[in-house]
Amino acid sequence: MTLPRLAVTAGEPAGVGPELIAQLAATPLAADLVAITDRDLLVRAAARCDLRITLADDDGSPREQRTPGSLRVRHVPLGAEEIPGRPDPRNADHVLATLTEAANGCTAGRYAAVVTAPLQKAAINEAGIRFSGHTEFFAEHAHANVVMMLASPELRVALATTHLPLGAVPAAITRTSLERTLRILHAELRGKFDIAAPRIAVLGLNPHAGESGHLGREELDTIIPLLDRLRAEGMMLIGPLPADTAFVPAQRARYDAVLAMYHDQALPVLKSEAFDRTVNLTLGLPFIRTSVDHGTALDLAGTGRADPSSLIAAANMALELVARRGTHLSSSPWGEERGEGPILRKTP
Ligand SMILES: NC(=O)c1ccc[n+]([C@@H]2O[C@H](COP(=O)([O-])OP(=O)(O)OC[C@H]3O[C@@H](n4cnc5c(N)ncnc54)[C@H](O)[C@@H]3O)[C@@H](O)[C@H]2O)c1
Ligand SMILES: N[C@H](C(=O)O)[C@H](O)COP(=O)(O)O
Repeated sequence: MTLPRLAVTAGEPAGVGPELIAQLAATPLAADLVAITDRDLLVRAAARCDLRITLADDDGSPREQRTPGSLRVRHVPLGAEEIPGRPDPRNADHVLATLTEAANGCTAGRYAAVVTAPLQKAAINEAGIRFSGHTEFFAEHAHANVVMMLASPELRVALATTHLPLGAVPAAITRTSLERTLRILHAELRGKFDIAAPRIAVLGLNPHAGESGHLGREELDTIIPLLDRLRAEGMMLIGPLPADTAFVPAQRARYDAVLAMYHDQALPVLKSEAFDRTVNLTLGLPFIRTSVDHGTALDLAGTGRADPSSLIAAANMALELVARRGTHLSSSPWGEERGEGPILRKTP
């Protein structure tokens, strides 16, 4: 059987991404890994991790086996040689070119999915290019409405707003934007995670979910009316829940995913309990994209000490989703560990 071709972008050249890709290549992952980055950058990164990897230019030919340590490369030259820990805006175009190649390649069917290593958003902005994240970049590239979701084996969290200054969050939460987000989340929990009737907990925006309007009105004016309308359609929506207690065990048992109103309302929960096992996914794209849950870790870049677990989890999640796409009956990646679905199997 031909191995699925996973595009893996290295992200910020001065961050830990290239080293993590070398470590990913060293694992026995059953995928044809195609690193989209600068070839020499990978060689230097592997040396920093004391790893031997074998690189071959990607010719797109099908592959049935991959020896651990071997990696195909789609060469995208750096603008300037990397100095670990010191991002250089001269590499902004390089980073964006890797993302564009990945998105185009997924759309054209050259890659089954893309897995992204972390990039430094500031370095791209410092090159004069407005950029807020992979999620927004891929959404714009695909002309799609998307939802950012981070998932560990124990918890799935989606975000109503992503990379926005906190002061801009309330205005960005409208009935229209929330409805769009909830519909994408609902559809993708069914399609990608095989949860037939997803139970979604929606967090309030304000402390204590607004305390009946005494601590903010967004719940009364926006969130509650929308949830009532979607419930009338049959969606199983819980909340708005106060964010401070939404993650206690008794609440967790009630839902399959949480929709948080903003980035730092829920991601600290996931990152503090499962930093090494959480995967970032973009829901709503016409292709599969997964990613690490951490950043460029500039303090570790060049040391070979960065933990590759999240990148390995992201690659495994991408492979499960690719398998799901070609499978009629399936279970959710990680859902089965929580006893939520049938074991992944192909229909006869
Ligand atoms: N997917 C992405 O592209 C992505 C995700 C998150 C953050 N970022 C970006 O990364 C940059 C740095 O962000 P930050 O400093 O807030 O967070 P960070 O995740 O880079 O670092 C936070 C802490 O976690 C540690 N850490 C991170 N990854 C680790 C790993 N694999 N193994 C061991 N320790 C690890 C770091 O050493 C640091 O102490 C920012 O530009 C941010 O926007 C990018
Ligand atoms: N919000 C993500 C996190 O905290 O892990 C991160 O910034 C990456 O986002 P993109 O995948 O959009 O780059």
